Amino acid sequence: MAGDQGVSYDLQTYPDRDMLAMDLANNLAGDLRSILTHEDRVVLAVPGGTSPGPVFDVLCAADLDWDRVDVMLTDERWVPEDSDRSNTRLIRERLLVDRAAKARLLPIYAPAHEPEEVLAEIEVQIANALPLAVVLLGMGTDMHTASIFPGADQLAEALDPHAPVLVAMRAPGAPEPRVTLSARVLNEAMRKHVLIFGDDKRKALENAQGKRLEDAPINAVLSGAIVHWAE
Ligand SMILES: O=C1O[C@H](COP(=O)(O)O)[C@@H](O)[C@H](O)[C@H]1O
Repeated sequence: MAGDQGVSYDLQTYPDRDMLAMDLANNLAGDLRSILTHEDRVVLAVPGGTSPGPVFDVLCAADLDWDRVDVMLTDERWVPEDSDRSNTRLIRERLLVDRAAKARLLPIYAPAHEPEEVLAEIEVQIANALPLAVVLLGMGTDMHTASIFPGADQLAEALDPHAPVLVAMRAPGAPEPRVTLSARVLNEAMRKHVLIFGDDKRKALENAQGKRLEDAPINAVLSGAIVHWAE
């Protein structure tokens, strides 16, 4: 158990990224299978960015009732789906394939100039499927998770215990507007996993200990999570 001076989480380290991807995908599939024994449907929320692709490549072939699984993103960059920065594009290409093609995508992006134009509409579409059953989160070296960035314009709202489901975000380090699940919704998940690769992120995770949520938003979701790390 790590995080003695702050939030408490389990840290699982792996000899390499392939082993991590294999083991984490098996963990996620196992979580979903076990929750499906007592729920009709489950929601799996996953991150975008550069880290989760190899996990998706394994998870998409898992033997489980994918037709009872709703998949959604933890956050999205406000770019069209054909952009190579689109997290939706990533999960369509790497996760919602093979056996997982039977899962239902709950989109958190819709074509509109600004997220605020369609946010309420998107929230209605996903609200009925919540709470999340399983969430996989990523983290940046700036200690952001999902699109809850230090210094973001709506940071306080995304961290508020009574936050809405989705929050639109603009942050100094993010080239486009974002939409993110709030920390409240992420924390309602029955199982939480965090995926980090590399020494820089491991150091950032350690440095987050004891910091305020506003400076280290990752601390808002770490409690009870399993953090999976490989160099
Ligand atoms: O922009 C984002 O960043 C984080 C971390 O991404 P990575 O490329 O460093 O793995 C990711 O978790 C989030 O979903 C994404 O939108």
